[in-house]
Amino acid sequence: MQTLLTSVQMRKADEYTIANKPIASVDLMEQAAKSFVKNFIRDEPDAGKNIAVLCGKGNNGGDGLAIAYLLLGAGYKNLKVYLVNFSAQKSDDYTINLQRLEETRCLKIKIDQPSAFKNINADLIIDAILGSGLNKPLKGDYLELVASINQLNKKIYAVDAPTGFFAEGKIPAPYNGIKAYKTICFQRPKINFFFPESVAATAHFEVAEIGLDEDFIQKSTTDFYLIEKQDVAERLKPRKIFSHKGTYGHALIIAGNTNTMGAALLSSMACLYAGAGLTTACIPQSGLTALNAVLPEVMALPRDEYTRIENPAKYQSIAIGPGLGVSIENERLLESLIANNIANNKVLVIDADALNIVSDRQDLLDKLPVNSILTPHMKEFDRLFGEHESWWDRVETAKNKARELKIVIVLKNQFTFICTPGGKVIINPTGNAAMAQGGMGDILTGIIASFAAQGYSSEDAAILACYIHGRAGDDLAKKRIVVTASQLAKRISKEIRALTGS
Ligand SMILES: NC(=O)C1=CN([C@@H]2O[C@H](COP(=O)(O)OP(=O)(O)OC[C@H]3O[C@@H](n4cnc5c(N)ncnc54)[C@H](OP(=O)(O)O)[C@@H]3O)[C@@H](O)[C@H]2O)[C@@H](O)CC1
Ligand SMILES: Nc1ncnc2c1ncn2[C@@H]1O[C@H](COP(=O)(O)OP(=O)(O)O)[C@@H](O)[C@H]1O
Repeated sequence: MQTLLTSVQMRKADEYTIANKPIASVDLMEQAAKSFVKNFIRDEPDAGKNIAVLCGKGNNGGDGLAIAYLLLGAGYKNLKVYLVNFSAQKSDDYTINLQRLEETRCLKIKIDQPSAFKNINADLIIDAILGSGLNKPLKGDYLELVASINQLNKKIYAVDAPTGFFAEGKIPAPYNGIKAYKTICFQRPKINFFFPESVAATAHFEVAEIGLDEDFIQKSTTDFYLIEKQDVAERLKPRKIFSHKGTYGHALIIAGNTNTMGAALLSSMACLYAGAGLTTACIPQSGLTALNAVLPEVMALPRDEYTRIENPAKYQSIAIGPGLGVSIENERLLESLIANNIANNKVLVIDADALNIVSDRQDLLDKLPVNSILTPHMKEFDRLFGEHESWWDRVETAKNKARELKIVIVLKNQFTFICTPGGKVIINPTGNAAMAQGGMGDILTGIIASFAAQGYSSEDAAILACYIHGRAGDDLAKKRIVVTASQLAKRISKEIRALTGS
């Protein structure tokens, strides 16, 4: 899993690399510039375009100068460098790169006041004014300049971070920094790129390797981690020779209601395709025909208002909530499960209406069995734990609650945050907007229940499920504008196979 670091920690990684690799600071900057240029040329191969490179006087500006030099060398002749001269101080590597650029015929224009940057003739802008050194909100000349750059409505590529964008912590609203089309950042994504508010700062981001000491970065203390394909491949256990259905656990899905039977079918289908040995769906009588017709492999446990799960110990995992409905009977059912699962130490997955029930019964939160998994989307989360103004605050609450209640909270979004009892925030990078359709969360719940039934820990079940769910969506979206929940469910097994390589 990749560690995600703050700007201050990344600076320490720069310093460590410079001291221990060893490599001169200016050479590290050159590597960063080369990495940026490689990605930029891939995206913008037309060397005839008019490009404006805006450089501040710190190391971000130094990167900008090195990038300009390299782009000129690569044949991008219609390039102008704008030297933003609002600060007295300049970094050493900025000075070195400026001297090198002096030796070329590159056109350099000094910007002493914001009004100097108007009516420029550029197809593209490269923003290297301020990067990860940002330590206060933009104001004065910087703010004015940034506003006039944004007003030009040009395609902007930001170097490492858009000017004015805080890499971590609450993103101030309204955002007043550079609005980039893409940010090419160095070595690690900024933590804040995973928060929805960052879309105001950059529509896209990508990471360019610059040769910082990976060992140092990986050993740095952080709460934030990013799942990589390898983490999933390592966790997935191949199916064993001589195994049988009993080897892969029995999952119970308590879901569905008269008008929301589909949710139960989708969760059960996902549970099947993710490999549980046995799946039982606890659904109302009215859904039995549908279940038998659509999912003949799934067993049924008809549910009425008096239903209590007899012998819950025979299930290795129990998921409750998709399409369930909020009623006093369902509240009692959930309450009995919570009490039972504490005794049986089985994994309980709580989703959708079961979360809504808990929102009105806050006392149940404290009674949740250790390692229960909650899978709220934003609204369900705020109903449970109170309104949040920003995603940073929401994730902080999720992190604290997961630790305090010793549970796993899967806070769903474009990038889903998996908060663990150990205080980690594990970010899932897979998934896309084609998946934004009803039923997608039901599928996730089914996959989590399936992995939990197969004996994976709650944390691993959540990690595997989120990654595989998103990856299936990504693969399907290559040829579609929308991916339906049923399509995704049917893809799960193939994704797992591809990831295990067996
Ligand atoms: N070897 C390396 O280190 C490598 C670094 N790399 C590159 O360095 C970048 C970080 O560079 P950096 O630390 O020099 O900071 P940068 O973003 O250029 O800002 C300059 C100064 O601006 C100031 N300032 C802050 N906020 C402000 C505000 N709101 N309004 C006005 N001023 C403000 C603040 O100075 P202060 O005001 O605190 O004196 C700050 O120090 C990083 O993003 C990457 O591109 C790569 O080349 C890889 C190798
Ligand atoms: N734009 C998106 N990018 C990535 N994943 C998405 C996107 N939209 C939805 N998803 C995923 O789909 C699921 C939606 O869950 P939820 O809102 O509970 O759906 P439902 O209640 O309709 O089943 C989550 O796992 C979420 O991460």
